[in-house]
Amino acid sequence: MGVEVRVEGLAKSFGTQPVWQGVTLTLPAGEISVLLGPSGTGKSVFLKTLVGLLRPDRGAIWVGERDLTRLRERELYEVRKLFGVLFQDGALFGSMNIYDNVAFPLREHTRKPEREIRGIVAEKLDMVGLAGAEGKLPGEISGGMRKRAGLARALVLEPQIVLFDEPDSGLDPVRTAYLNQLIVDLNQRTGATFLIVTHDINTARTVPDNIGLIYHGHLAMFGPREMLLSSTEPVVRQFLNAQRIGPIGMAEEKDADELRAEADAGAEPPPLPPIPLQLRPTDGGVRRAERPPGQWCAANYVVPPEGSFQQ
Ligand SMILES: Nc1ncnc2c1ncn2[C@@H]1O[C@H](COP(=O)(O)OP(=O)(O)OP(=O)(O)O)[C@@H](O)[C@H]1O
Repeated sequence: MGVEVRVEGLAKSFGTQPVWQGVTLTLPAGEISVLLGPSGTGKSVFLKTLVGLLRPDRGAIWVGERDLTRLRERELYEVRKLFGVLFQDGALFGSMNIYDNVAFPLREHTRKPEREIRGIVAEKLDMVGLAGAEGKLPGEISGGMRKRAGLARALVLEPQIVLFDEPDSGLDPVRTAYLNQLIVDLNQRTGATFLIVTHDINTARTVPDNIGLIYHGHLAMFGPREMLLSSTEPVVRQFLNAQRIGPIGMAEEKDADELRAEADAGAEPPPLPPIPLQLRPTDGGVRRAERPPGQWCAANYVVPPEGSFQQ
């Protein structure tokens, strides 16, 4: 089963350059959360901080009873084993075949005999649909296959938390749809806590249980999918609906002149699109954290956009 990750008042800067501050959120155990934000707002830095590759300036990251920010390097090494990370390009070793890439964490971090390793690698490659590709080098397979190989490697130590850094970058829409289905199926099968950084709005709208948005050095909003997809908060609304009208400009924030010109022209954001149903596991079963469609809206007296939650 996955574990809850509780982030409190996290801040990170490089030199005098702040990336974000005051980031507080909870990744519920076993649920899928998505983190969005304009380029350069520090989403990758957030993932690296969560897994202990970067030290925050302030704040706490609670994984169970332990605050990762206070651990010594040796303890951190242990806690890191709870995490599986899928880096943007799969981060495979180019000179190793897929089998050796996936086996690598097992050989590094465990004393399992090769016979057992073989069984685990075969199982994980099968889970991501790559059975038969063991002997191929990363350079000999497509980008989508490299992502899936990276995913098999991220899962090999049975992590309780899996972080995905733009798993869909560079994939065509059909491959992205397959990968999203694979992510939902793997979450169902493993029960691990997932956090996905993505720029793909369709992924953000259909895959997660929770959505967060980083903007302008802070977490603009984090909460249940329905809360963000029905939000009229200008930044959230603009970003989640990929619109030009709103406070976000080409270089992050629009300046006062741009906003005034927009207001003078009477530019209004279009109505919110319907909230789609969540992506279900392949077997059509109910997701681990699934709530009845519209439940959050009803409980919070929010009228969802017309046409929401239809097949
Ligand atoms: N090791 C580092 N040293 C100094 N600055 C860094 C370092 N890592 C990241 N940054 C800076 O931190 C900021 C956030 O970078 P990050 O890659 O996390 O953004 P992002 O939101 O993931 O962007 P994108 O969506 O384009 O991938 C950028 O300005 C980047 O240059």
